[in-house]
Amino acid sequence: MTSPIIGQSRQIVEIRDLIKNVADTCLNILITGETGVGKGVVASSLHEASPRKSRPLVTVNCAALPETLLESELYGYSKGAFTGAMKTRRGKFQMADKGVLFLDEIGDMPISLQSKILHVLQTGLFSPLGSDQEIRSDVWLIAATNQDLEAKIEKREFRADLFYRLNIIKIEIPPLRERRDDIPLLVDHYISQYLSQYPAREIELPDSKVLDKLMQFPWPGNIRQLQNIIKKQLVVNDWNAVIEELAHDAASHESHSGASKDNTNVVGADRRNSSGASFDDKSPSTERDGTGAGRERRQGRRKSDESVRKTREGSKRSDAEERRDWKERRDAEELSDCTLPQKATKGKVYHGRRAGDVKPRRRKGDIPGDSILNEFLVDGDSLDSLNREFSLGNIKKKVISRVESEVIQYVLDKTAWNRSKASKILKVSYKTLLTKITELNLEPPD
Ligand SMILES: Nc1ncnc2c1ncn2[C@@H]1O[C@H](COP(=O)(O)OP(=O)(O)OP(=O)(O)O)[C@@H](O)[C@H]1O
Repeated sequence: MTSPIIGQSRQIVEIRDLIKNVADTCLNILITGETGVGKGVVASSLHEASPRKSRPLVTVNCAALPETLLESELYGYSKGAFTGAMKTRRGKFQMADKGVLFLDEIGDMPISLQSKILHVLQTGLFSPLGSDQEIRSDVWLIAATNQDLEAKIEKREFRADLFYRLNIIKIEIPPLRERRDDIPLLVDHYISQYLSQYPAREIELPDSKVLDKLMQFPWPGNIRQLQNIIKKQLVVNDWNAVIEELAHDAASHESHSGASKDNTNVVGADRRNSSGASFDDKSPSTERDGTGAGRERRQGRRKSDESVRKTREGSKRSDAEERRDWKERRDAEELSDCTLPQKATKGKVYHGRRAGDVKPRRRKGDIPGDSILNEFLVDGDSLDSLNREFSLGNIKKKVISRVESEVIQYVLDKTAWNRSKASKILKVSYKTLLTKITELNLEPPD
């Protein structure tokens, strides 16, 4: 059962109308918006409102899997396609046939897979890994991202042609702080929902002062964060404690992200709302007066904070959140690999070179035209010009692919594309050769 899209703001009303209007067209749709704004909910509503609702809605989180796994997830594979492929497996394109394929976090899709998606969109055909057979797939493609794809196109991290194919209809979901009218409805909705899940619980409803504060909060985690706050309230049943923790979270978010882009509604730099009231206005229950009474109140609160913290630790984070964090950590590690020489202090030795040694700067033109580095440089040859894919691991992969591609192409051409003969010459199994041909996009001459 699809979650309803709760909200009464102008933006949500327009989105609901747009969903009704486009659901029977099955035109490709791109949903954009910050994390937690409801891109998944909009995708489900599109499916539900479409003539395809009796067919599956298949979701793939493109940020969750490494490139090769993502590829086999999307297209499937035939038995023996690679080590461990014990049986043939259908991919998501096949599972979503006549239904909807929702590609979440499309901005994280590796560029090599983007061209394959484009091919399926253009021809409606794809081949599972390790198979010669082409399969027709009729999917309604809905993609979502919280990234600026146009900026990624400029950095050559996203294919412009795929962007224009996906972006036929764009649904932009604004962050919660830009549609504050929805907050009271969402609060009511989630209180009722959680109370019906935990009927033994009691929960104090927010009075107007609390609601006011909730409406002033910037909600960087959007509706997902709001849900968590209501869950917290269900446990501690103390709005003052919950609001105090929110203010604290806002301040730390602010100090991590620098000045917020949304000056009018920021809690932190100047925690003033548009009516001039402060988010952490010192209401009697939240003041930090330093007196014994204040301390007692805080200690009492600390207990409930602890129970909130325990609940939070105990509650399982969603797989997608875990995977996103893992990916961010991985990216950060890769980035720190490539910035290591910059960080080096004088006198420290890295890989036999003194960090203080200055190598003469070169312009991009100085790098040989066929250097693998050119594939990772956006403009010029400074470290700043390296795109996000730059890492030793990715370079290695690219070099291997290049060499494999050249050698296999050579042997195939020499054997007039007799794959069986070529596999013997290359001393790989027939199936491995077929997989390589697909992976490397090798094609026989016309
Ligand atoms: N308008 C809405 N009404 C009710 N619930 C909503 C609404 N928007 C989002 N939610 C709820 O908020 C949570 C987050 O929504 P969703 O996963 O769709 O966000 P998202 O934008 O896809 O997030 P991410 O980019 O992190 O994947 C879900 O539990 C969803 O049910």
